[in-house]
Amino acid sequence: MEIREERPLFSFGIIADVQYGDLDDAKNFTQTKVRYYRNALYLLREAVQHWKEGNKIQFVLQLGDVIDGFNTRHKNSENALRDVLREFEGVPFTVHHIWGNHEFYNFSRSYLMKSSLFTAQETQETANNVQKVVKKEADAAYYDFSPYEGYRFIILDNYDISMCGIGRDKDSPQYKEAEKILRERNRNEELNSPEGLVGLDRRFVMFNGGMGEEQLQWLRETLEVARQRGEKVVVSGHVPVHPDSCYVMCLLWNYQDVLNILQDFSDIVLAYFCGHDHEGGYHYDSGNEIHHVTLPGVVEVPPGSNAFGTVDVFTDRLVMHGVGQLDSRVMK
Ligand SMILES: Nc1ncnc2c1ncn2[C@@H]1O[C@H](COP(=O)(O)OP(=O)(O)O)[C@@H](O)[C@H]1O
Repeated sequence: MEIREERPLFSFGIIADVQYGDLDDAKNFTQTKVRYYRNALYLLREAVQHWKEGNKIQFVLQLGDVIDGFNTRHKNSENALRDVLREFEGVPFTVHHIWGNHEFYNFSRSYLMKSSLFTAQETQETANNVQKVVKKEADAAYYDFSPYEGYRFIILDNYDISMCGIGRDKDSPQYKEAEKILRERNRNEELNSPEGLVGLDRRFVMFNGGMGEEQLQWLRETLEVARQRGEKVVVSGHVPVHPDSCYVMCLLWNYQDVLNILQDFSDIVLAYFCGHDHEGGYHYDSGNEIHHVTLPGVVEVPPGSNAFGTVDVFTDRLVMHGVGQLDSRVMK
């Protein structure tokens, strides 16, 4: 009997919270972990090298916070961004950049829209078809693409409603809405502090964000179309949307809205990939058969290890090959 090794339909890379900066190592806010800002660039380089040399991947999901907010202290944001983007120059795969809170500490939305971190309008070429990625809203970065017939990837803009850094203009309706949500829930002068907040309400801090009505509606419509086409769907964003896949302080403000939508489409949604919580996490929503994967943050990985992965897509499962602190996993 001939034994044939089954090959994946296609593969993609995943990495989160590189948070590079030409900065000395320092502890996080709670003084519990060291952040290796410079080493993060070498870990990104190692990941890119791995993807270049390994089994062919079609694209990478860079899950956000690619440079650290502290770059602004030295007016070094543009240099730091140039350094990380250089690592991706000439790679034989597409890179999808997702925006996290640290993007907005460094840059305004209008800056990001014109930068190479805005990947919402690129054309994806596959062996079978060419699919144009279409941006949906003038100043938002959510979009979808199909890298392989029968599969759709949805990229969310988790800081659509946000007070983070200089992302949104203070006069914008989204900033005002974010301020209203936060001030109603969080009575602290310092809106990044969860003091006095209990349980799931600890997510109402400024370094998280929310998704507006328009984006939620778009998500529903995109999933509806995918269902009609008989596609399977993988969703990604910077911020976790399931309370059991992360530390509650890292949850999307309106995570329940997003979860409800994903669960309404549990017949086609396979998984949600994100970063933001540097500890990483995983939860299998068994009732809905949706895998929630939170990647560990590269910036907190000590030299000698790493935290990235490659996901092989088979017709009946996703096989995640983790490197370093990212666990490997077969997700049916
Ligand atoms: N418990 C807290 N109280 C007050 N500010 C906090 C607290 N935790 C984090 N912050 C602030 O929130 C911002 C984001 O926190 P940080 O841990 O750096 O986020 P990230 O994990 O995305 O890098 C920082 O400015 C940090 O100083």
